[in-house]
Amino acid sequence: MSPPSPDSPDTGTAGTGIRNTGASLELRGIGVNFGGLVALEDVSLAVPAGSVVGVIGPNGAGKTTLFNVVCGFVDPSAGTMTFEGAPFRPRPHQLARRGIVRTLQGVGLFRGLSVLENVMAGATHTSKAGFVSSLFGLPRSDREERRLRTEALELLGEMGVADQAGAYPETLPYAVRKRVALARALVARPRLLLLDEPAGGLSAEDIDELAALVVGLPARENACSVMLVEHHMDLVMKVCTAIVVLDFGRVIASGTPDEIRENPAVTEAYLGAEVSS
Ligand SMILES: Nc1ncnc2c1ncn2[C@@H]1O[C@H](COP(=O)(O)OP(=O)(O)OP(=O)(O)O)[C@@H](O)[C@H]1O
Repeated sequence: MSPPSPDSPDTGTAGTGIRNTGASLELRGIGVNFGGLVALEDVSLAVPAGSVVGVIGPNGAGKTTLFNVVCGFVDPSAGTMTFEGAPFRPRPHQLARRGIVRTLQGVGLFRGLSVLENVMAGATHTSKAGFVSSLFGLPRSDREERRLRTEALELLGEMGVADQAGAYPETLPYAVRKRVALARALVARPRLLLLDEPAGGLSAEDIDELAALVVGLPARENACSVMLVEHHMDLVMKVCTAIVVLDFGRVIASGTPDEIRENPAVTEAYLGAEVSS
């Protein structure tokens, strides 16, 4: 399979059973400087429709900075981005409306709202009346709220945590809260989902279960492509159709999980990081 550069946007989904739906994101020549520090330099990558693309690299490689560029938290000093073929200048508060949703490191659920209410709160831009309106007692359509409630419950079922709908997040194990956070992201029906270290704090068994959920995302009825920034190689190797490796802010390798596993430059980057840490 071709590496996920913008010049080779086909992830080879033919014959894999993965729908070629969801959205495509392309980054070309992205650069970010923090004062004199070059955090990203000439980074190009693509997240083709129907793919799960992992961004990995040793500590300080630039993964979070890249994630923040795509979310609009960091303005690049160089380069261009397109989303679904059109120029893309991300603004954090407009991402969901554009069809992009991100999850946070940790879980970021609202205390004091039930699991179901937390998931419903993720759908403000798809809900005509707005769940937020209802929280503040503003007029809303009962039908709209019923639709949203049904959809949120279905998603909690898909994530295997529907039995916790009435519980409060702070009373639940971390792994369950992570699944609720994923349901909340999906209720917004993203076409591109940005996952920021979703495996952080999970056990090996939890990571296996998370992998099964992530791998299925491009094949759902509301399919989405996924860009995944992650340290846990287990998860990355299991779920990604393509992987991009950063080191010192540059792309040092890209390809399939097998190609990345066997790439000496990648091993060297990680070994170097271990030796120097
Ligand atoms: N706001 C900032 N101001 C100054 N330097 C920054 C800022 N954010 C990141 N950096 C620097 O940019 C480089 C890339 O950092 P980044 O957090 O993107 O790496 P990372 O790959 O996500 O690392 P980790 O795996 O440790 O989270 C590092 O040298 C970091 O110290």
